[in-house]
Amino acid sequence: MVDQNVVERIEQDIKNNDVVLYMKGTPVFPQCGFSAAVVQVLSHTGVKFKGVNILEDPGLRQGLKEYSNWPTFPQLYVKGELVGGCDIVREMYESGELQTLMADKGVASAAA
Ligand SMILES: N[C@@H](CCC(=O)N[C@@H](CS)C(=O)NCC(=O)O)C(=O)O
Ligand code: FES
Repeated sequence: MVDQNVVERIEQDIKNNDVVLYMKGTPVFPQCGFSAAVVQVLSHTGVKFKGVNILEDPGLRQGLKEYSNWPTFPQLYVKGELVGGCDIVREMYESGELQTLMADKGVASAAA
């Protein structure tokens, strides 16, 4: 069973922020290479994003896996929807799909 308080917290976060990255560590100090890679991709796209450090909250770490049905971190959410983890985000950036997705969803980006 997913903890309802955790679900509420996730839904608030992904509703109030266009781009949310659930990650290990912070955007300034990532604590895993997979999370660092997605931070880097996002900074290349120029979109503003909220980083949430799941290492600080074991309940959130577990709850997110159940909520998203995705077993690992990082997890990137855009406009309330899970896009994927490191592999997917990197591939989508390289093919240009990530930039298209952000543009289609109306997420402002400084760099094209
Ligand atoms: N292939 C994955 C790599 C991410 C990954 O394997 N993450 C692991 C190690 S950081 C993880 O989150 N394990 C579950 C956990 O630590 O709770 C991706 O594309 O995102
Ligand atoms: S923390 Fe070890 S691979 Fe991410």
